[in-house]
Amino acid sequence: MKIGIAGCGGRMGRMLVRHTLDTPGVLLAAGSERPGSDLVGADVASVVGAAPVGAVITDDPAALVAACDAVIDFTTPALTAVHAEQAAARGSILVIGTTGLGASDLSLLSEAAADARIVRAPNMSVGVNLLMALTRTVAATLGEEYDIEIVEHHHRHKVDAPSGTALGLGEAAAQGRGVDLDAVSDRARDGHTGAREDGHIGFAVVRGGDVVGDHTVMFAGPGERIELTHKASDRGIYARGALRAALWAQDRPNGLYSMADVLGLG
Ligand SMILES: NC(=O)C1=CN([C@@H]2O[C@H](COP(=O)(O)OP(=O)(O)OC[C@H]3O[C@@H](n4cnc5c(N)ncnc54)[C@H](OP(=O)(O)O)[C@@H]3O)[C@@H](O)[C@H]2O)C=CC1
Ligand SMILES: O=C(O)C1=N[C@H](C(=O)O)C[C@H](O)C1
Repeated sequence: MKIGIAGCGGRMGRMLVRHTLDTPGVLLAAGSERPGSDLVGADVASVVGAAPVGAVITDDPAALVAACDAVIDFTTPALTAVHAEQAAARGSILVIGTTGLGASDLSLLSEAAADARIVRAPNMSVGVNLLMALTRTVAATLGEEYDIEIVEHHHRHKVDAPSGTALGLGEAAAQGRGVDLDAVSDRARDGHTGAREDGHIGFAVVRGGDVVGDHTVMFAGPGERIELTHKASDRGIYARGALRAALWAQDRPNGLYSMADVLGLG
């Protein structure tokens, strides 16, 4: 299976290149970087200092999609939307790890999935997807007297907040409780906020250092507190998940899938 890595010079891009080179059954076929980047025109394997594989870094999203069976995209929402249109035009596979997508991006993905196989997940690790399933179950079991708070900590370079994973965990908690997350989420607290509202789901964000990604879902009740935590220490967990998703999608009909589908947790 021919794999293309979008944004191959980024933190996740480099990790994906390394894992694609090391994974049986996949071939590193192309990569992309921003127009004007020094990497454009270089061999993709060069971003991890590996021997050339004869696959070139392009600055054209259409050329990237055309060169591959599956594109893996951990970039920016604007570029993800372009890849979705291109994947639909060619009926190919798109694995999306990019976070911070807005409502219009999400509806574009739904449309594109009529003509492409798209797997999107804010977190591709097995551990976090299990945490999401556990969060749904615990939230469904405990009553509203248990306040749900989600705390995330990421490296100083992260540009979106709360993390896509934190929002996914909030969605899982809301589903467990049978409520609409948008109606109950507290995403910012500052100044005289008043007391916490019953049934709300709070988010707290920490940015600093080189933290790969820590997430805690807290259920703070009367007389006790339950905390479910995942701590990532190696971006390889996301790269392995993304490649697993690309291989899984080969035998699927067009549609929009999640990592829970890939892992059989749905
Ligand atoms: N779902 C998951 O499991 C995970 C998701 N993520 C998400 O992945 C995304 C990327 O994270 P990270 O790797 O840390 O970010 P980086 O900024 O390190 O990487 C993004 C890469 O995309 C490149 N890029 C930007 N615009 C274009 C363009 N128009 N054409 C080609 N390349 C472009 C960037 O280039 P330049 O530097 O020049 O801008 C950069 O090399 C984020 O949304 C993050 O939240 C991260 C980890 C796990
Ligand atoms: O930007 C990151 O680094 C990460 N982003 C994803 C997110 O927003 O949840 C996944 C992971 O936490 C790392």
